[in-house]
Amino acid sequence: MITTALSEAFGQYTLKPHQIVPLDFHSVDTLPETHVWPPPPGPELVNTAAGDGQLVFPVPVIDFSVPEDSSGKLMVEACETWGVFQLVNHGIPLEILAAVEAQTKRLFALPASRKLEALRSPNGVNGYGQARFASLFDKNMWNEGFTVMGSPADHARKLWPDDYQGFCDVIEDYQKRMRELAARLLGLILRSANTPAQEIRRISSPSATMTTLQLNSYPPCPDPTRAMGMAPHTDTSFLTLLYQGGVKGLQIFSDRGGGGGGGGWGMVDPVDGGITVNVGDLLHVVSNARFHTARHRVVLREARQRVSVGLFFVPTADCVLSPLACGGGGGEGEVCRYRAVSVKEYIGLKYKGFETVLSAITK
Ligand SMILES: C=C1C[C@]23C[C@H]1CC[C@H]2[C@@]12CCC[C@@](C)(C(=O)O1)[C@H]2[C@@H]3C(=O)O
Ligand SMILES: O=C(O)CCC(=O)C(=O)O
Ligand SMILES: [Fe+2]
Repeated sequence: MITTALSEAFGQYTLKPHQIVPLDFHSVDTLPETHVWPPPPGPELVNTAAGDGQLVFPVPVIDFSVPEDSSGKLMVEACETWGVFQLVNHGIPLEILAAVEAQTKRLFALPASRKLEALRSPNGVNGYGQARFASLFDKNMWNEGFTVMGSPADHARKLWPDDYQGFCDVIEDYQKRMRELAARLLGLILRSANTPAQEIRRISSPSATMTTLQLNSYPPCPDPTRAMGMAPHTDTSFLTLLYQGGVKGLQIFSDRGGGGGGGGWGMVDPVDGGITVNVGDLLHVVSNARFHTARHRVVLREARQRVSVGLFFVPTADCVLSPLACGGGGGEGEVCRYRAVSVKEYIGLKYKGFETVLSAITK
């Protein structure tokens, strides 16, 4: 199956249980030393989690109910500058967003012992646990997650042996709708960037793409400015469609922000009922670096729990990607920034070097 190959790609490195099992957040009332993050050096000093963090970036809010010619242009501009935009009037009913949020909260409210029944396996992708990239850091993040690649049924059954159908129905419906939306957005963005139709079909057709859903919870934290909700990263996707659930916390790094030159972190405050869309590494690669892969993190700003739901729209593991503008994509005269790479190889490189993956495929 398609999903098997991709989960094998992510499972290339076997994790140790302590890299998977999250803290039992209900059980602590002070921040454990294991979860204290030092303020990072360099440009990240601007607006660190411990700093004011009040800067809000004016990333575009794009209305998807206007004709596609104009929304497509705005999306291309947003992908070139911030690598992020928020989408409203996207056609996903608000009740469905609310239902997914409710199921997410229901899951993370379970006792730790129950959640551990659905723990992700050491080389698997599906199930409950810390974010996969947690193994790359000495310190733990203040979050817990649940990943769904394919069907959620096996893991949901372990969480609610007699009552898992409601969860599965909501999640599967959401996955299906969001997949359709992601495919439309990717097609529109590539078309608006003048990508030849046959190239768009080749990389984004239903048989060449799949989705992964990531439910995240950031529990209330006793010492929020010294903790890290989610560490800085870029996503391994074409596009990620993120529902932020109305609670602030997502920041992006931009060389347009932060005063003092060198860039800085700023909030992407969720608009009501909106979906935050960001460019992932793989769209950055096929766009020959024209689109910006947005580096982002989550800081703990509010006293209440925050949940978010990310839909990663990704090519299948055996897809070979290269910049379309110079790799037979019809564009002319552009210098090719990246070599061809299969998705599987890219994932292997990313989870070895993380920050260095793009330079590893730079020509
Ligand atoms: C399809 C994906 C994309 C994954 C891995 C797999 C399932 C879960 C995604 C995340 C979600 C949390 C941040 C991240 C960095 C992580 O650790 O897990 C993401 C990662 C990636 O973007 O590489
Ligand atoms: O919670 C958020 O706002 C961001 C989550 C995220 O970056 C991810 O799941 O990859
Ligand atoms: Fe992310």
